[in-house]
Amino acid sequence: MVPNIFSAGLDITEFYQKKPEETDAFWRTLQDVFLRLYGSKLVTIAAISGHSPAGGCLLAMACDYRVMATGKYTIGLNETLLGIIAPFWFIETMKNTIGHRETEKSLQLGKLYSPEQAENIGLVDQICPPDDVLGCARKEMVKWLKIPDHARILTKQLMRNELINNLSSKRKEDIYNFTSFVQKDSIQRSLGLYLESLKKKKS
Ligand SMILES: CCCCC/C=C\C/C=C\CCC/C=C/C(=O)SCCNC(=O)CCNC(=O)[C@H](O)C(C)(C)COP(=O)(O)OP(=O)(O)OC[C@H]1O[C@@H](n2cnc3c(N)ncnc32)[C@H](O)[C@@H]1OP(=O)(O)O
Repeated sequence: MVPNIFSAGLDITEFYQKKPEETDAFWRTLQDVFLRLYGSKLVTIAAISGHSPAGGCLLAMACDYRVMATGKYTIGLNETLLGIIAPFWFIETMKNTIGHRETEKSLQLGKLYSPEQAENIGLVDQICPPDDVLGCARKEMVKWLKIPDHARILTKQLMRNELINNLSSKRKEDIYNFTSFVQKDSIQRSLGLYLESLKKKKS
């Protein structure tokens, strides 16, 4: 685990000033990761040890349960703040997690929530002191593993198959949409400015 950061989201440099075939491949890989994690038969618990913006939030939401460290960390789908948009399967995953209305506000505002706020709206299930996040996740895992596996798996599939099938049937179209969107000059400019601002914040 990297202290303070669960995931900084997608590596923007993978779709900034890249060739279309490179962004296609990047997006295909992300679809694969999501479909495997969201569709996993295993019990998956995210131990969110720190910041978890955008793609990081998506990965956490793809799990069955989320434990987040307390502290000055944030989680959420902040895409609009970068001048980009969350694709339909990010949106659906968030709707399935926190409901339609909260998702609508959250996405348009590019909202990043504190751990307490995230727990209040159900974006995370539990908050724990940073040095106990893994411990809390392990304790929760024990509960989930006591459920008969076949019944839990079938239930999970019933809940998740609609989104999995929807994305699986639209993968090519989704890749096309991503690449044509991020390759626009205006979007590349926004991404460049955002990367600059991250570096400036650091110095
Ligand atoms: C109408 C048709 C529609 C079609 C729709 C189709 C597609 C939609 C289009 C696009 C969808 C894209 C979805 C994108 C999802 C994403 O995940 S984008 C990434 C979002 N992530 C962020 O905004 C987080 C940015 N990072 C931070 O805020 C901070 O780094 C931090 C995570 C809070 C940690 O802070 P700190 O510890 O201070 O770390 P540093 O700021 O020092 O960062 C270290 C270096 O890393 C660089 N960096 C950080 N995050 C990223 C990143 N995500 N990508 C690339 N680079 C990143 C940062 O610049 C530092 O670099 P140097 O060390 O200075 O080189």
